[in-house]
Amino acid sequence: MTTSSALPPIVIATRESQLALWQAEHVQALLAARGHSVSLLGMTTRGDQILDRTLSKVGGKGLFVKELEVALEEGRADIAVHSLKDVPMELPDGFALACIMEREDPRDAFVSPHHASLDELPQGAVVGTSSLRRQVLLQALRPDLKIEPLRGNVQTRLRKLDEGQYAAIVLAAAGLKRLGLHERIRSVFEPGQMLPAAGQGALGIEIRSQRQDLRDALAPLAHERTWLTVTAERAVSRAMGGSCSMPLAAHGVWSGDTLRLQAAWGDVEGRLPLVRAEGSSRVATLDEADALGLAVAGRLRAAGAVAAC
Ligand SMILES: NCc1[nH]cc(CCC(=O)O)c1CC(=O)O
Repeated sequence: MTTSSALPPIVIATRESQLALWQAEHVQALLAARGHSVSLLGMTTRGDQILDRTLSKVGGKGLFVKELEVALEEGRADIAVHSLKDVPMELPDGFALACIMEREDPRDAFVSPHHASLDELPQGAVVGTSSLRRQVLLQALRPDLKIEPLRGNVQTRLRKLDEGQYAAIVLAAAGLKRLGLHERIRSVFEPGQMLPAAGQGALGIEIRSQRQDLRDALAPLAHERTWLTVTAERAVSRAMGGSCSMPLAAHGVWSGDTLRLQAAWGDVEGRLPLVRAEGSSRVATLDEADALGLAVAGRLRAAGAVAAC
């Protein structure tokens, strides 16, 4: 038997937006602190290239992860760090989420140069977001607002705001905080007002399923509560066909050992009223989390929501 204290090096495939790089470097530092040598392989995805159309029109969430999966498949990289919100509900055969890390702030943030909160926006003000979820939840709060598309990475979106194209924009608080841009947040939306997307604020690490060595290396980075929470949230999305685009929110909050899961659904054309549902149960295993998510999705459908795809 050969003995070696050197752990095998790990290559992280990452998009090259500042947020993606921050996330990859965060994982790199945590693994390095455990004795791994870790390098980054930067790459551009179609989701980064196509900025003139909303994601829902060009193929949805998978656009941010496909190229990274090809790098894993070809052995050019070992792991890919994703914002879980961008990861499709079903991964292609041979890939797995090996680790879910502790969640940052899951809430949405209101960002505006001249207004402190949504309530202070003048009648008919233009708000930028390309998220169907944010669009329908914003219109439910303020039917007078004009919602205009806004794509691009976090810095691009802030620049477009600063250029005066919008009175305000809505972004994930997590991305702004990670980039040290929390001072741009004028107010945060409480989940009761604007329910977050499934997985928002959490990071997931993807591997080729057969890489047990990497599962072992990543295990210490996992955060069990986050994993349970986002499993329940993602089960709602999976059951509703949430890998294709529709306005869908799913958000879990703990009290003691009980997970309260709330969800909201809107139809793509915005014609039907928003459907809301929720459920609570004691959750200790991923299967129980998944079952809670499926139950809440069932209630959404019973209340009129329609699963797509
Ligand atoms: N769709 C892009 C995306 N994917 C993840 C985040 C933010 C960070 C996170 O949710 O972990 C963002 C930007 C945003 O929604 O403002």
